[in-house]
Amino acid sequence: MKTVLVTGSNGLLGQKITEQVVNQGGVKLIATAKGDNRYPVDTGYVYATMDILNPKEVREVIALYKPDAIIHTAAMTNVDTCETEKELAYQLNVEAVQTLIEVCGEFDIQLVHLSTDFIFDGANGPYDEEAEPNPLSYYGQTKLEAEELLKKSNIRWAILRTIIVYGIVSDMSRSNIVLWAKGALEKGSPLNIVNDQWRMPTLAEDLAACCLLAVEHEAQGVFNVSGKDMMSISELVARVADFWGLDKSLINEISAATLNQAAKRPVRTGFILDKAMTQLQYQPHSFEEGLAIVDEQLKARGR
Ligand SMILES: NC(=O)C1=CN([C@@H]2O[C@H](COP(=O)(O)OP(=O)(O)OC[C@H]3O[C@@H](n4cnc5c(N)ncnc54)[C@H](O)[C@@H]3O)[C@@H](O)[C@H]2O)C=CC1
Repeated sequence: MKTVLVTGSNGLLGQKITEQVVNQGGVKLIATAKGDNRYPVDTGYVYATMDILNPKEVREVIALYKPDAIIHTAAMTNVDTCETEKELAYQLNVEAVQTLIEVCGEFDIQLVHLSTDFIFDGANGPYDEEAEPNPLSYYGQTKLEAEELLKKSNIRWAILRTIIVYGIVSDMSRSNIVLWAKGALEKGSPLNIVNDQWRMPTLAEDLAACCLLAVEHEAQGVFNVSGKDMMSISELVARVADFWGLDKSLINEISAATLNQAAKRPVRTGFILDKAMTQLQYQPHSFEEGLAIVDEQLKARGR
């Protein structure tokens, strides 16, 4: 059985990977995060503290467990914060990847790295894996720079690019557009939502499963791993409203140009998924199937 170490295990993707291993087994998991473990179950895997900005700690933890693969989910993921805190964004999204590359090289570990549709300018999505990147934001720039570090390294690497990830984590501490929109519409709050940006939202469970498939198949190269339905952000919120029978008249469609966001966003991203589907047996759910999975989990938590 392979040993897999996950970074950022308190995040949305990190928790979903932990959940899948706890429920289904298949690998020996070392979950790592900065500070205390926030996953509520403490059996079925090992937890270790690992701050990805501390190269000494990173090396010590990896040397102790000598995993076959590392799934690197930790990052600065808030696109606007990356724009205003560039130094920290660079340390987390670029320098920490260099540290991992060095340690993976030393112990011959496969590195599965998470990247983003924001490496593209959104002029002509959906994109395949060979499309030319042109990031509009500092977040996109840092994630692209990390991809370039992997590509020029001598280690075994896979880059999984993804788009708007949604799902629920155990302590509900991390929100996302689906939960946020559902919560606001349930309270009867009017929402201003952009209607001129298009995405393919990704169920966190699908992405977590694909990360584990990338380890199982010893994937090498770049893979697009998103949901399969393209929609505008306003359509996404309208579909959330339809699914839970909420009042769509609260949705006020606006243009992105009217928002005062620190980071510029691409207009139309989206991915062509054939490579991950054929080479990794990636099988994404439809958006409504994904919402049904979220709904089941909310009900199981009495919400
Ligand atoms: N969530 C999304 O919509 C998208 C995510 N991605 C990428 O997918 C990956 C996973 O994203 P999510 O799980 O959704 O993000 P998340 O923000 O839920 O999780 C990231 C985790 O990294 C942790 N972290 C931050 N600094 C750390 C440090 N110094 N040491 C250890 N951990 C640290 C955070 O505490 C957080 O738990 C990221 O690489 C992100 O860039 C790409 C496109 C869209």
